[in-house]
Amino acid sequence: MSRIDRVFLVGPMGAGKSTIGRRLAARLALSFVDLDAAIEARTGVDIPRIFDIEGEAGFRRRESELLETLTRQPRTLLATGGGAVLDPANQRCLRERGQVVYLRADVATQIARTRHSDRPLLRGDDPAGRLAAILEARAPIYEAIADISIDTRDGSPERIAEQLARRLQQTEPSHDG
Ligand SMILES: Nc1ncnc2c1ncn2[C@@H]1O[C@H](COP(=O)(O)OP(=O)(O)O)[C@@H](O)[C@H]1O
Ligand SMILES: O=C(O)C1=C[C@@H](OP(=O)(O)O)[C@@H](O)[C@H](O)C1
Ligand SMILES: [Mg+2]
Repeated sequence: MSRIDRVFLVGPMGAGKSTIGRRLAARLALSFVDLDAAIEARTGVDIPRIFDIEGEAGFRRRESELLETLTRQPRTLLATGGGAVLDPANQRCLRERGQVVYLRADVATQIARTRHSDRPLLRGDDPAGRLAAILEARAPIYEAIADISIDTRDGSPERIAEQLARRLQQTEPSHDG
């Protein structure tokens, strides 16, 4: 069985990166880190507040700074935020340092799973339209950097984590790790 050292979850808001990530990390005996939670722990405020105070640009700077560090941690599964792949430097860190898993979700699924939360980019009217535009822009990036991808529409977080653990343990890491 291959020794999996680092796994990075990418995908749109509501795909289940934070939820499935925790379960998948446990199955792979990896430490689990959620990038958003790490940003909040470092700043002492939640993501919406960071957007309010520093704007998206300030959030992206913090996100890239922590991603650069956390993608070096051994024996770790890192659940990224949906926009972490926008920065080309982040794309390189993810692609070169571990196994990238793309959790796919269509807009209807995203809406259903994010409607009770405050994601700054979905504030205001027409969240579905915003999600559709965001997904159209980012899907090519997710596809380009992913080693594995999975549709998260059908199945519980546990079931998807089980399927991913099996697939990851069957594939040899394509990185030095
Ligand atoms: N496969 C799934 N089936 C049903 N609900 C899910 C699934 N994956 C995640 N969820 C729920 O959707 C919401 C968003 O999940 P989350 O892990 O925060 O997504 P992300 O980190 O990708 O934005 C949470 O309430 C979570 O419990
Ligand atoms: O898609 C995005 O740009 C964002 C996704 C969020 O993380 P999740 O994908 O875990 O919701 C969080 O990083 C922030 O609200 C920005
Ligand atoms: Mg998340």
